[in-house]
Amino acid sequence: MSSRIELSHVGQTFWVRGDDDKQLREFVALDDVDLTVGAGEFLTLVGPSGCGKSTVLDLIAGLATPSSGRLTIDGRPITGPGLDRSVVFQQYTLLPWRTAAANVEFALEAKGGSTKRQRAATAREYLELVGLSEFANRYPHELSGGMKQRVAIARSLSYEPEVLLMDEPFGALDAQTRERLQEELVGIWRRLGTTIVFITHDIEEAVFLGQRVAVMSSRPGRIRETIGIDLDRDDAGETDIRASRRFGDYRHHVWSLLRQQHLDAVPDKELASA
Ligand SMILES: Nc1ncnc2c1ncn2[C@@H]1O[C@H](COP(=O)(O)OP(=O)(O)OP(=O)(O)O)[C@@H](O)[C@H]1O
Repeated sequence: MSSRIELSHVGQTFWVRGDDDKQLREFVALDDVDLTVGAGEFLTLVGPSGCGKSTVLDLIAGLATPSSGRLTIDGRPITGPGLDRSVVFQQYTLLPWRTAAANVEFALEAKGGSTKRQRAATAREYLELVGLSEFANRYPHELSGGMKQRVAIARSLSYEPEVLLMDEPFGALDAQTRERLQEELVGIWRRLGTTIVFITHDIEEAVFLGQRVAVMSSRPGRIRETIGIDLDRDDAGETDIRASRRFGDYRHHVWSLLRQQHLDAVPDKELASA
C-alpha cells in the first residue's frame, strides 16, 4: 500500500494563559508525531480527551500549520485545505435553509465544473449511498441526528475527495444509530476505496472501524502505538463481530494502553491512597 498521508516529526504548540499568573506560556499539544496513512486505508486515531486528536486532523485538513515537522499528501506538502480532502465534524454542519439534496449540491457548486442537472443527479446518487433517497427534499430540522450526519457524509463524499477526515462524527448519536452508521461507513469505504482518517475516544468504535488503530497519549500528544486490526469485516451487519473473541482481544489491548497512560499520569501518592 503506497502512503497517501505522511506526518513526520510533527509538533504543535499553542500560546495559553497560565491559571495563576495569567502569563502567556507555550503549551505543547503535539510532540514528534510520526504517522503514515496508506492509499485506501481506514485508520482510526483513538486517545483520551485533550490528547491532540483534533489537532492532528486539523493539520491534515490544512486548517492549521504545524510548529515543527512536515506533513505531506501524495508527497506534496500540505499548505492549506484542498478538494482532495474533506472533513466531517461531530456537529452537523448543514445549511438549515437548504434541503438535504441542496446541501449536497452546495458542495458540488463549490467544486464547480458541473451543470445543475449533473449536480442534482450526483446528490441523488450519494443520498442513496447513505440510505436517504426518500429524504432528499427534507430540511435539516426535519431530519434526525443520524440522518443529518448521513447527509454530511454524503456531501463530503459527493465531490469525490481522495481523503475523508472524520472528527468524532458519531459522537452525538445514540448507541444503536452509532453502530448502524459505523457498519454503513465500512460498507461505503469498501465500495469507494476512499482513504479515511477517523478520530474517536471510543475504543470499540476505533477497533470496529480501523484497519489500523493509532493510540495517542497525552501531554504532550504522541502516537503511543499503532495496532493492525485483522477482523473479517465481510461479516459486519450479519454476525456481531463486536462479540467475537478477537475483537475483545483488540479492545483489551487498546484499553490497556490507554489505562497504562492514565496510571502513568496519576501521581504515586494518589495511587497509594487509592
Ligand atoms: N487553538 C488552541 N489554543 C490553545 N490550546 C489549544 C488550541 N487548540 C487545542 N488546544 C489544546 O491542545 C490540546 C489538544 O486539543 P485537541 O482538541 O486536539 O484534543 P482532542 O484529543 O481532540 O480532545 P477531545 O477528544 O476532547 O476533542 C488540548 O489541551 C487543548 O486545550
